[in-house]
Amino acid sequence: MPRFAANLTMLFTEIPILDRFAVAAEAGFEGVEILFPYDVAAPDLSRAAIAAGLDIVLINAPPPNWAGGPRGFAAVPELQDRFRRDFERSLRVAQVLRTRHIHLMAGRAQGEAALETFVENLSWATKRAPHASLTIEPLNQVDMPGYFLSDYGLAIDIIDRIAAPNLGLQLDTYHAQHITGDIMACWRKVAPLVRHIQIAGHPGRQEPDTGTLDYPAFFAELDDWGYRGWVAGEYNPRQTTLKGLDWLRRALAVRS
Ligand SMILES: O=C(O)C(O)C(=O)CO
Ligand SMILES: [Mg+2]
Repeated sequence: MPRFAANLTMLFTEIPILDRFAVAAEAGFEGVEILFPYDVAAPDLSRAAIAAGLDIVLINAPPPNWAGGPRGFAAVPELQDRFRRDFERSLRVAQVLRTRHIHLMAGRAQGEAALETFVENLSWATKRAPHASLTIEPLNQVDMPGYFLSDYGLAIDIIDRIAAPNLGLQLDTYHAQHITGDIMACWRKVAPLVRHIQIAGHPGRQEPDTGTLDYPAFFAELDDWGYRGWVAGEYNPRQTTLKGLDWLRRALAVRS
């Protein structure tokens, strides 16, 4: 059974960010991810994580705007400087938080120039931070219209083309089901490239045990493949986060 992390940008939002760590640990999570940890002082986040005994396993590179702002710039030709500046900032924050994975968001863009910019920026980043694990994540076009990366074949081609050991795939089962219609087949196609997994119910993006996806079977499949990475709950809780954690309790019971 994989190790589970809570996405503190979407879970436990009933309470202040620095209080979410202890509650997540108490609920059974062993790690957390924070999409845009740029509004709170990094040392405060780090202290809260250490006090709760949790790893901060993933952050996104800026922009620090979850509420409808741009979703990254890595594939936006005219914003190459901005991407690189923001990446430097994420490295500084990741160092304080001791975070292993940094998700580099492509942003809204299209066409050949966007592809070449994405490849150039990602190659640059892999060399700039050989110690970091960098990820790219296909997002579906309904939730993220105009986002450059919403195709798994393209993600595989880009990762193969750059061929850097520190660049891999972030598999979000909600987006993957939306994009491919078959999460299990998608996982089998991309498994060797996956560095980090995020889960939610589909459709609806609520608790993993809502919707149509069979998570006990998916977790068993991860075990069969020897997946050793994290699985993060990244969803919108229906009520309070704690009331919707049966999926985690069941998974942890199978593990023990
Ligand atoms: O939306 C998602 O699934 C993400 O994981 C993200 O990084 C921000 O959009
Ligand atoms: Mg995701």
